Amino acid sequence: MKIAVLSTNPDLYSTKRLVEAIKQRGHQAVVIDHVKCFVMIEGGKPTIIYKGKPITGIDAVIPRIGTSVNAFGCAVVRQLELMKVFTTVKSQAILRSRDKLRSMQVLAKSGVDIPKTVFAKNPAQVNELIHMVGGPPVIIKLLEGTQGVGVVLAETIKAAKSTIEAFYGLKANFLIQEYIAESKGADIRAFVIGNKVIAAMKRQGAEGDFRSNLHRGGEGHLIELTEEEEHTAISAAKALGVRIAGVDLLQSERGPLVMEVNSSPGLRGIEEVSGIDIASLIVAYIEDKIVTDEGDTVGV
Ligand SMILES: Nc1ncnc2c1ncn2[C@@H]1O[C@H](COP(=O)(O)OP(=O)(O)OP(=O)(O)O)[C@@H](O)[C@H]1O
Ligand SMILES: [Mg+2]
Ligand SMILES: [Mg+2]
Repeated sequence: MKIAVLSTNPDLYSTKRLVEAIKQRGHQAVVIDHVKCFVMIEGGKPTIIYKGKPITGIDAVIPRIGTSVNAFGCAVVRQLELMKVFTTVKSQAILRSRDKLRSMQVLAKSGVDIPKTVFAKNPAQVNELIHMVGGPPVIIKLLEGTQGVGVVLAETIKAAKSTIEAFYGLKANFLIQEYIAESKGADIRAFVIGNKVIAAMKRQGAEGDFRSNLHRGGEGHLIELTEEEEHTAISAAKALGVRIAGVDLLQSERGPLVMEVNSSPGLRGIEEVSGIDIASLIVAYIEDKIVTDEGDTVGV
């Protein structure tokens, strides 16, 4: 097979590992920079032009789309879908999971537990919003943040109000969320492929930070999930239609709560702590699924 990794940077750890694994398993690997693609929209003949030539002969694609080029990256993935190329994640699923509001709605509808969350457009009701999620303290989150940037812990009504007003002033979309204090600055990243959790790590935030993101100085170590945590992670990935996913969970008094489902989960942290060749498992998943691709069935 010829398998493409959609990535803006061939030197990133995850991109390199995927290319290695594709070759090791006897396939041909190409890295396509989606930002440099031209999407040709023409009746009956979907085409992508890359480096001056139409892309042809690709059997499968592994999208690694950064948040900054999300809309365009997804247009490229959608075009590949129209060209009948197998993709590890559909464009719809990338968009759905990356929008924190939409994904919370879909997860809640599917019966996956999430922290209590509100979304509002009207700054007049700030007090009411804060109390609706049981705060303060409350978490205020930009809808499309990543790597922990755009997530604020407001410990008092005053802090929450001024943060909310600042975000409204910037016309940024955000949600207000119940703060799960019991998680003590830690979260769980479960790496899901298909119907299985391949590995999971607990990430503890740097001293003095409530955010556990590795990019913010957090540290990860391998853990064994409880049955309930495993079930929650798999259900969350399934609910959003993300077949290869990094599901972030908080351990709360009422059980595991899903914070988000990442459709381009990084491989470095999880491969390092687990010692598992996850890149190869992703390629093996493609080999297995390319025959029976069932499409995106989530519907919202
Ligand atoms: N409701 C919450 N209660 C307690 N801690 C939280 C809550 N929401 C987020 N956090 C902490 O903040 C971190 C960042 O939040 P979140 O994962 O939603 O943001 P992100 O910017 O999308 O990060 P990522 O890079 O994982 O996509 C979480 O990993 C967690 O440690
Ligand atoms: Mg995120
Ligand atoms: Mg996260």
